[in-house]
Amino acid sequence: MIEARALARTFTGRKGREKTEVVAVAGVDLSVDEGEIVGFLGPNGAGKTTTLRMLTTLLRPTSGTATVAGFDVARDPVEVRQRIGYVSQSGSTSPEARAGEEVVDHGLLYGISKAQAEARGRELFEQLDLDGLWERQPKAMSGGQRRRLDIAMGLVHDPSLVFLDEPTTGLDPQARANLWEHIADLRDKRGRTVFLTTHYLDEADALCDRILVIDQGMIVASNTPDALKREVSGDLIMLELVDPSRAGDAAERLKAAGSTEPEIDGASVQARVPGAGSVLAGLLRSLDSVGVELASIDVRRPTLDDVFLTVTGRSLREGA
Ligand SMILES: Nc1ncnc2c1ncn2[C@@H]1O[C@H](COP(=O)(O)OP(=O)(O)OP(=O)(O)O)[C@@H](O)[C@H]1O
Repeated sequence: MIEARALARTFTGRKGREKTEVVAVAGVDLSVDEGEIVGFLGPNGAGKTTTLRMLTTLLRPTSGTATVAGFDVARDPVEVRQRIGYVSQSGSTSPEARAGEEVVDHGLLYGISKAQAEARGRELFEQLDLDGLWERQPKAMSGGQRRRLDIAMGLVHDPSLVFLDEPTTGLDPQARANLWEHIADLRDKRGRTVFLTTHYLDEADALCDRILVIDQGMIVASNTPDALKREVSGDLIMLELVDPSRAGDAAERLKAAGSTEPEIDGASVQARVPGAGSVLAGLLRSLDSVGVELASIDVRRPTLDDVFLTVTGRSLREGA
């Protein structure tokens, strides 16, 4: 559904007399299959929006190619636009217009008839829990309702692929979870493909079939959330010792069990192992055999934030 090869964009500006160049996207390769929900993650300024704007034909690539819904973004932008929906970060509703009117107007913009737009719009209102809000002004809607209205506008011409730029930013947890269900329905009930950017790791984890991580304009990781967590980080084993002077011995035992270099902080010793399940019993026996007593042991499965930290060197939360 999406194929990008070495897609790049440089912005040229001026600083006084000097010409400056910002490489926003340095060369992105990505592919998205039909019926997938793919999450596009990255720290601030990593190049997410610029990539999205190139894929939706709003911005011309400096170099590289991208095919979206079967058409080249640079050669056939009109064909691409007919087949995609784009829901931007800021939303596109005007606060004064009536919600239904907005959706119909949007359909007209895409060249479908008024009758078609109205029929599709009413169907989408029902599917997106916007029943009874056709005549309502967006300014009198809740944040979650407004985001769902934005999505209705992005879907009115029945695109097979939808781009959502940070769809749940600013919503409360309940409205976010509700929107996740609607986004999952696009795939499950309608077979649509969804490409979304997000700053929320829990969102990517809960919703996405696959995650792409972009950093400094390059894709640095791409896989299912579970595989990323397995591949990149490993499980964290946290030992709390009764006697802090035995921390060195505990670290040795951890390393012998195949861990990364252990971190020692007083009586706490922690390190990562590829799969805690298969080493834990042996580790406990080996600690016991050298007389290292434990006050507690804790094992934490890797989170997407650990993945992010490993591949970008930063926590996504720091930048969000
Ligand atoms: N029109 C422009 N002119 C000059 N530089 C730009 C322009 N648009 C983006 N950039 C720069 O390109 C880089 C990538 O920006 P982009 O908006 O794609 O990042 P992002 O990953 O979407 O960030 P955020 O998470 O903050 O939205 C940044 O350094 C940004 O300052």
